Amino acid sequence: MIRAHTVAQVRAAEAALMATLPEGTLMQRAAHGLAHVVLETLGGGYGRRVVALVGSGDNGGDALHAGAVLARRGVQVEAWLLSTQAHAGGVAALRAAGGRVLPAAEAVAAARGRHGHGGTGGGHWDLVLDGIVGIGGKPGLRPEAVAALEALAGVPVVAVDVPSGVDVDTGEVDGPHVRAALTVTFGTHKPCHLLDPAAEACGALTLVDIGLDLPEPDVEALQPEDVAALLPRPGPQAHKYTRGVVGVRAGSATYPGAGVLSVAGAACGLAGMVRYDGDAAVLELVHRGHPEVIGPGRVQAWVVGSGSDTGAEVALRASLADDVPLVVDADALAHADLVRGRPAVLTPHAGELARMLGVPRAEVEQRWLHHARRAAVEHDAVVLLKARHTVVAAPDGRVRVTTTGTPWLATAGAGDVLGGLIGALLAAGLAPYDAASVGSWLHGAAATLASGGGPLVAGDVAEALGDLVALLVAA
Ligand SMILES: NC(=O)C1=CN([C@@H]2O[C@H](COP(=O)(O)OP(=O)(O)OC[C@H]3O[C@@H](n4cnc5c(N)ncnc54)[C@H](OP(=O)(O)O)[C@@H]3O)[C@@H](O)[C@H]2O)[C@@H](O)CC1
Ligand SMILES: [K+]
Repeated sequence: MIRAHTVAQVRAAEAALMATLPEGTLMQRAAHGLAHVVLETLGGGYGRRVVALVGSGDNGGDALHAGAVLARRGVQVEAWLLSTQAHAGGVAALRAAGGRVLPAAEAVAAARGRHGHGGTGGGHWDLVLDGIVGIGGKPGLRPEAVAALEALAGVPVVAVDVPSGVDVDTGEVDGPHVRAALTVTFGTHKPCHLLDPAAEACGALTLVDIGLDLPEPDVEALQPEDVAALLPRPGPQAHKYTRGVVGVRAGSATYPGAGVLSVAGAACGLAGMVRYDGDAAVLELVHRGHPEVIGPGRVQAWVVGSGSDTGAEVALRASLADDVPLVVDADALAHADLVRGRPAVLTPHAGELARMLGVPRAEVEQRWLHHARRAAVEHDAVVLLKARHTVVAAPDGRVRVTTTGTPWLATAGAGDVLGGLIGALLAAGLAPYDAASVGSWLHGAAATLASGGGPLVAGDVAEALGDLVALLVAA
């Protein structure tokens, strides 16, 4: 599991640990971890050139101390101080190790696009260390940081702890911020490493352990081993009914494909049987790909709403009458009020969630975490907000972010497959929060498997699920 903690949680854990250690120990741990990741990234020390952008706090101190380690390994390190208050111990350590503080005139010249000391501006350096601000920073960047980053455009950036300028606790971005190729974080992940748009600015992620003792995380992201542990597996005595029956009320004469694709997701094999209750012509289409699907009857979970057109409310009310967990998707989301307090997973995209909450879509896309949590509380149900990094929020405040997937997954019908898949997991006995987050993880990973780096259609995702589950079970 990737666990992400808020700034307040990190501060508390840091204070407790620092009280037991000599001063500066944690910064030394962070700086050494950072320096080793940078050396790996550079493929060595001698002959490499690194510039550290250094702000006024300990984040700059980390960058300076890491710079000192790098300088001792033969890297030519220069520090570009963005504040007169730069970490004094870090500056002294860098100088003592043979690193150099860029004179103000050179920094200004570089920022103006003229080239300092025979170099070629940004081209002079192999890598930028972003030590502008860390978890103590306010969102956005000051003009001198913006100018420095512009001068260094094109040089890959390694963010120290977080990409400077993002909101650490929410992943929101308001104003200029660093876009890193790699982020090296300390002690634990922070929500901004998982939540877009900040997560996109992090690049690859590496965690350096500094020994913090941490509470329950604020946000988490399932990893393959977590998904494998949560996967429903048939016991030796299993039969189709004990494995769970999932019912699908999706698709209509107007949108038959939604029914076919919802069934394709439900028929992933993780539940024992799939029932279809809907348009006869859609069932005929379903049977072409899934002859094992049968008609209505007792189920352990319903999937409702995708392509249901005007029949969504009737389908939802009929499903609620059975008193089993539900997946509420697409057209049925307009009637999500009916579901309040029932075991359910609501699966809106940003536009649908915006309508549910009565806010503009752009606001949802700026504040994914806030709106997913708010919807989960207001509807007293698990909300799965579909996005590049899907957010699954439970009414009690728990949040999981999905980091699997590929941009090729942005394709028609992919959401129908996801709804069916989550329905199968509910029918197999997973709680709504687990069913939603495991389903979303599998959906993204199956898409990556099916894509092989190229385009795909929704049916490919459903087809890849079997191979993916086999890989997870075997691992
Ligand atoms: N916690 C841990 O376990 C460990 C933490 N460690 C490290 O410490 C980091 C946190 O350090 P920190 O607390 O000194 O805060 P940090 O983010 O460097 O600077 C904040 C200062 O910057 C300023 N400022 C604010 N906003 C700004 C902006 N937008 N743009 C520009 N400047 C801005 C403002 O000061 P001002 O200039 O206004 O006086 C503010 O006081 C953490 O991320 C990690 O790297 C590790 O060493 C070891 C273990
Ligand atoms: K930073």
